[in-house]
Amino acid sequence: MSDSGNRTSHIRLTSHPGAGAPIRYPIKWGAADPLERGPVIGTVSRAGDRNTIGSHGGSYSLYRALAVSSGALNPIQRPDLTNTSPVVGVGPFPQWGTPGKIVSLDPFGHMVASLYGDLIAEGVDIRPTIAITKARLTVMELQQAIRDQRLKVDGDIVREGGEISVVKAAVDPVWYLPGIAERFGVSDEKLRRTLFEQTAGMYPELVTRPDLDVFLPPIGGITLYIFGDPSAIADPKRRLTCRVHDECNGSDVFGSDICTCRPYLIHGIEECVKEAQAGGAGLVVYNRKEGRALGEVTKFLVYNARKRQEGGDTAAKYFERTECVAGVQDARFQQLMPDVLHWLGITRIDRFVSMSDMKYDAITGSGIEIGERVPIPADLIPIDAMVEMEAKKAAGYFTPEAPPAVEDLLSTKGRPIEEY
Ligand SMILES: Nc1nc2c(ncn2[C@@H]2O[C@H](COP(=O)(O)OP(=O)(O)OP(=O)(O)O)[C@@H](O)[C@H]2O)c(=O)[nH]1
Ligand SMILES: [Zn+2]
Repeated sequence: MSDSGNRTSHIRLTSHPGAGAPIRYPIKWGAADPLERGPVIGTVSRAGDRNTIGSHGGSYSLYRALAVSSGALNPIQRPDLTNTSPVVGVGPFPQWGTPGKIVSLDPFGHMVASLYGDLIAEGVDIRPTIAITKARLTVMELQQAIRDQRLKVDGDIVREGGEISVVKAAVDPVWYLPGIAERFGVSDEKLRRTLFEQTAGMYPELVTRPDLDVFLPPIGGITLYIFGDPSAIADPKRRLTCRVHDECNGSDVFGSDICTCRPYLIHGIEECVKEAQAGGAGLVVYNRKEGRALGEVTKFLVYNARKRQEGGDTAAKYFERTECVAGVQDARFQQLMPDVLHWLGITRIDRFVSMSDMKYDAITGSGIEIGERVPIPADLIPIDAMVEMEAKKAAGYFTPEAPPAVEDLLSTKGRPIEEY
């Protein structure tokens, strides 16, 4: 092969692949016809085929680099996609071809092997950015829900052993930069320049190649868990329960009691299962945006600052402490979150398991109807997480009761650091 990428000894600057040569495989973002839209190509082994900034795998591209540098991975290796196709079809939906509806993922990302099979056979390095498979979940709290007769075994969604059958999908981010800029109300040029500067110049094409509109950012993706018949999700005549959840590893996996994340997530799953058993569908969207997209180091620093501050860990100072450490209270900016719902063809969520006004506003603002909002049941809130709960209600999170008064915010206190 003449174009053997990393094996050549000279450094190839991605920003100058062919000094102004036209893009061989242009992307027409938002086109409904996948052939007109064209494949997203983030290959690093055939520079002339590239039509994106960045490379595949999100943050894992750096592990790929380690594997290549240590000789464990051949840099021109192509994935063998035999038998990897989605276990259920998703789309196409009208949203995929509606300009501006989807700007942070590739709606054709799960179908590339069949859509662009000829190009792949010719040696073009086109990779799926979405994979759809099946799983059975064994969740301790839900096993207990079966014993408590809140959930019933039906042999299909909830199996005899108490496992829950799901379809799950992993989605890597693919950013259409003009669309992202529009969502955030900034110019394309300003967005590109800020991305370039804040990654310390990691992707020079952001500023040198305005003709490349698509960026594969090195950030975490999304996992979807679908309960019941997947085709019910996009059908407005069938009910849909949905929880949109942002990663909180400490609680979700390890059961830390400082927040409501795991209990609310599991409650969401339980509600999804019930909806599926009643003939509708359930959906959990799990976003890799740890610590409100500020990261776990920031979050743990905030915990210390909260627990050691004068007057104790009060709901009154909850958001302020994050802002002191990170400069902002929240970096999730829910503007991009509804994209994955549009990818699934959703037009209505009957039961939305979240109290977040930011998630609610983003979803309804993007044209999806929400019926009922389902708060976390009071008996699922750990005592130490009352600080978070009261602070959120005071900040505008949905609550069926009146938001807490100032005295309540001062008197709702978490455990001091000495008591762990
Ligand atoms: N920076 C920071 N992040 C926190 C803190 N407490 C919780 N988090 C993060 O906040 C996020 C909570 O996300 P979700 O569980 O989706 O909850 P939410 O957006 O507040 O709203 P709900 O849908 O009502 O639960 C997770 O990413 C947590 O890691 C904190 O004190 N500081
Ligand atoms: Zn949490």
